[in-house]
Amino acid sequence: STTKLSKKLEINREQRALMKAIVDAYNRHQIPEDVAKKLLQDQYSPEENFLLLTEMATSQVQVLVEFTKNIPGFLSLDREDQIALLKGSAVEAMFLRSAQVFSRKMPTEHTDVLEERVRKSGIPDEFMTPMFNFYKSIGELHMVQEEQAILTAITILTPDRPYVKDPQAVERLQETMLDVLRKLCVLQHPQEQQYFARLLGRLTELRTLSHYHSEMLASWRMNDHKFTPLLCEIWDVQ
Ligand SMILES: C[C@]12CC[C@H]3[C@@H](CC=C4C=C(C(=O)O)CC[C@@]43C)[C@@H]1CC[C@@H]2C(=O)c1ccc(O)cc1
Repeated sequence: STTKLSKKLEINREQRALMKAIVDAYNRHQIPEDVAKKLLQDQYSPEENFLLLTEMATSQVQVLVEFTKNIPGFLSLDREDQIALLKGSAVEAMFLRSAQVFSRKMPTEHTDVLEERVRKSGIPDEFMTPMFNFYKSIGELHMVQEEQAILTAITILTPDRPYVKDPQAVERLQETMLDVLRKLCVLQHPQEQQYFARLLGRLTELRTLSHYHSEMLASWRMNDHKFTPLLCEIWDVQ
C-alpha cells in the first residue's frame, strides 16, 4: 500500500536526529581562521606552499578527529578499531573535504589561492590530474551540505580498513548512515534516479586517489620535505 511505501521512503525521527548530529558536527569543525588567513598572506614558493598545506593537513586531521567523535555510535566501538578507522580513512576524508571546498558554488578568494598553492606544492603532474578530475567529478554532483557530511561519515565508517577487529559493528553503523543518505538523495534529487549510486561511485574513486596519495607522500619525502608528528602518526610515515 502507498502508506507502507511512503513510510519506507520518509526520513523517520531518529534518522532526522542522526542527520542533525552529523551535519552540526560537520559545520562546527572547520579549519581555524588563522590557518586559513595564512593562505592569503605568505609567499608562493613551492616550499612555502607545501608548508602551508602541511599546516592545513595537520589542522584538518584534528578537525576530522573531532567530527568523528560526534558520529553517533563511533565512541562505543572498540578503542583500537576507532584508531584503525581514523587512520584508514584520513586521506579519503581529506580528499573529500578538499573536493567539497573546491567545488563550492561561490568560490571564495581562499579557494582560488588554495588551488594555486596545491598546484604549486611539488605534487607531480601524474597525481595532480587524477586529483583535480576527482574535484571536478564531485563538483558535478552539486551535493547539499547534509549529503557531504553524511558521505564523510560513511567514508570513515568503512568496515574493511586494515586492522579492524570487529567489522560487523562498523558495518551496522555505516548501514544506518547509508540508509539516511539514500533517502536524502531521493528527497534532494527527485529527478535523478541513480544519484545515490553516483555518490557511492565517488567513494570508489576516492580509494584509488588514496593509492596516489602514498606516492605523493613518498615523492615529497624524497625531496626532503618534513611532515608534522600528527601526519606521520596518522599516515605511518617516519
Ligand atoms: C590533502 C592536502 C592537504 C589538506 C588540504 C588539501 C586541499 C584543501 C584542503 C581544504 C581544507 C579546508 O578548507 O578545510 C583543509 C585542508 C585541505 C583538505 C590538500 C590537497 C593535497 C594535500 C596533501 O595531500 C598534503 C599531505 C601532506 C602534507 O604535508 C601536505 C599536503
